[in-house]
Amino acid sequence: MKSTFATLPQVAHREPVRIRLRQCARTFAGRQGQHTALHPLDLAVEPGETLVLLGPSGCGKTTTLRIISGLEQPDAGGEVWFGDEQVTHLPIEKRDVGMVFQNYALFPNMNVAANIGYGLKIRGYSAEVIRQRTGEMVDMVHLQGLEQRAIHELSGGQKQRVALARAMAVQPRVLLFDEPLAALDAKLRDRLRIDIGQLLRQLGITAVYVTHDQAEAMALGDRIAVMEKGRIAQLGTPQQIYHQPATAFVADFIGTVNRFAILGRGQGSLQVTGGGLPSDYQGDASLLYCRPEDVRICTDDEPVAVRGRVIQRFFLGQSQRLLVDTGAAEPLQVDSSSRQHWQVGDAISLSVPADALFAITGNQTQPHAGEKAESAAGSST
Ligand SMILES: Nc1ncnc2c1ncn2[C@@H]1O[C@H](COP(=O)(O)OP(=O)(O)OP(=O)(O)O)[C@@H](O)[C@H]1O
Repeated sequence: MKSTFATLPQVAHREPVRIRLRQCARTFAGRQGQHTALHPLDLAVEPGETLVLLGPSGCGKTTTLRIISGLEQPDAGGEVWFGDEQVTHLPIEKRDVGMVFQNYALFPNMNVAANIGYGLKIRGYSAEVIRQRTGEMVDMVHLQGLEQRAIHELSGGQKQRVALARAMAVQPRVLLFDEPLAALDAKLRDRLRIDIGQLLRQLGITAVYVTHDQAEAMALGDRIAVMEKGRIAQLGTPQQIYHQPATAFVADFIGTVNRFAILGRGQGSLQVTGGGLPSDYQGDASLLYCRPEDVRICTDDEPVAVRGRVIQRFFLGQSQRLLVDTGAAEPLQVDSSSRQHWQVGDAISLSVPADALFAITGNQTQPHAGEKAESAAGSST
């Protein structure tokens, strides 16, 4: 992969490294006894890959990241490898990692340029290399003209750009991000998310990115590890995680799902709670799921239409989410174009294409009709 740093041979270009965790667990002693933050975890991040750790608060994302960085040690027996070097007992300053945190962690007494050049300075690079490299990083994160500003004179988004530039300036072996956008408002978060995505692709550095924001995870991750209670519930590409969730937890955490209980098959359709579905679904699970955007609003005379009534409507800008009472225990969630006029109380007919249905059986997703089993959810290795 092309490195943007090729113009500065003085700062060594590195081949991206593979990160590997072997049986990394972390137990904390608390007032109520031992608390397992992380169950023994095996995980590989491929060279140049961005792996996102995604999950709710307390699921062990930050602990995993801190074990990779050296800020935290795994329990005895756990190993951390960067390429073929075991780094388990190396302190953070010897691991050659760049970190970007939610709270920026910038040096308040130094200006923008000095913050960005700090890592190069303590590594003994010449003033000329530092000046050139800092300029390159300033361009990269779009901070031109702000080089001499004090940190307290910057906005949150600008501070995070400085933190990014500082982390990348020394071209570390590994880049680690801990909720870097969590403190920013929605618009800035979107903008920086795009910029970080472009930078990561451009640099080709192996990166691990912690977030609880699924949109961020989908946009940035080559793969996503969804974590639940100190374990990886599923590891896969954003597409696999979204379309073939391995567990009900993953399906619920990543977006919204509709659930259908299967009552039986008959008369060309699958009888489910709240209506019928096409009978060409091949699986034999007792629960089926589909995403709101896959439910089709149709005409009354279509044979497998599920009929219902709109009970709530949320306008979302680019689309609208309708909650439809079909007589089942839970309303069906349906996405519709935001230009369609729906009112609470309107009658509506819906259908779900067979290939939009998926089943979840235990820890393994059954691929929906027509899909190959091998494309189903992966597990951590
Ligand atoms: N130093 C510590 N001492 C005791 N318990 C800890 C410590 N650090 C983390 N924990 C506990 O370990 C569990 C996992 O914490 P961790 O910070 O990894 O979660 P997280 O997924 O990053 O959550 P969040 O999104 O809230 O940061 C939590 O229950 C947390 O309370």
